[in-house]
Amino acid sequence: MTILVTGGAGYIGSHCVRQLIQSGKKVCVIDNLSRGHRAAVPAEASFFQLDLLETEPLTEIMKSQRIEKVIHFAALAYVGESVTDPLPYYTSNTAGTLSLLRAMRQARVSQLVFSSSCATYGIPDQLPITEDSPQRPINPYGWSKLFVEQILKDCASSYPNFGFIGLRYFNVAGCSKDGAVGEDHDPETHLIPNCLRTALGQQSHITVLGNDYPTPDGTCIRDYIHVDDICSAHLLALNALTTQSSRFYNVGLGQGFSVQEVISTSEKVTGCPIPVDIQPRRPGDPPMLSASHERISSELGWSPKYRSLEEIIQTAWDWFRTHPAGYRTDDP
Ligand SMILES: O=c1ccn([C@@H]2O[C@H](COP(=O)(O)OP(=O)(O)O[C@H]3O[C@H](CO)[C@@H](O)[C@H](O)[C@H]3O)[C@@H](O)[C@H]2O)c(=O)[nH]1
Repeated sequence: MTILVTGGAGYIGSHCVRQLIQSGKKVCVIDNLSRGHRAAVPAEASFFQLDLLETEPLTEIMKSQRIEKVIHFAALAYVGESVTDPLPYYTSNTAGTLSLLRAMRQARVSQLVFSSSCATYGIPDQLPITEDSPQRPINPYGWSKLFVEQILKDCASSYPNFGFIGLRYFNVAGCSKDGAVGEDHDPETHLIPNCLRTALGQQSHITVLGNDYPTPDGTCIRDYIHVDDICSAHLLALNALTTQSSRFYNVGLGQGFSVQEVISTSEKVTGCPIPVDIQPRRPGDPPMLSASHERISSELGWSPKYRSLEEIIQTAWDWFRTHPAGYRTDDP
């Protein structure tokens, strides 16, 4: 029996595929490679380049590969881009998942781990955010994920043999310690990669998107969680998953850091100055997010291995400085 991983050539998906293989699982990856990298998929996994919207070929792959469970990472995931261009987000994230669910039903595959997001909470009334906090997204990315959450709940209550676990990630960061896979987005909009690219001299400065938020230093606060800890949450979810599961879990460190703190920590880790340019806020950004991970810790036994921002940024820096061109083969 095999685990199907959608989006397995992307940043989080590729880290997870490696952990699955290391834990002895058989893995089949599908990815449309619009933002993933073929080189990030290990040779041990079977690979199909396919878009999730192609329901019939997807169904055939599930049948022929004897898929038992699905981990669904494939998605567009830039908060800012979702505000300026929402339709691709609803197409890839919401319609793409619907197509996947249809294919799963046709192939009689009935267990799913879904990548949801803290972006479904919008601006929280209080911190840390628990799974029962109100979900009021403030950007189309968050809505595209929340719509899927509702669809999954409806499927679980209507189809007796359909079970899911949804993981609401906070800000995923860092790279695998052994440097085998890393983080390479195109375009790059995430804070930590942009800090590290500035440290490498690939860009002249980091743009701070707003310093007038109601936070101690005026910049946004996020809960950064190491990618390998996100992956270990997936392995636990996969083992706990049954056809009766219908549950969501936050996955975050439980501690928030400001944009300014991320920049100073990146300077400390890299030993390089990171000049900043203050610009207006980016629409769709909540001021402060941090997770309660109480539920996943008590129910699935999850706990994060990486507990300091410095340690997390160090693992990212190890990848960026040894792969200055990312996955491109013309590394200098
Ligand atoms: O060059 C930059 C990039 C980001 N930021 C700020 O840094 C914070 C973090 O931004 P980013 O790294 O882009 O992450 P988020 O927008 O918080 O979104 C990420 O984290 C979400 C969970 O919060 C995931 O769901 C998304 O997929 C993922 O992109 C935000 O306040 C941004 O405004 C800057 O100031 N300058």
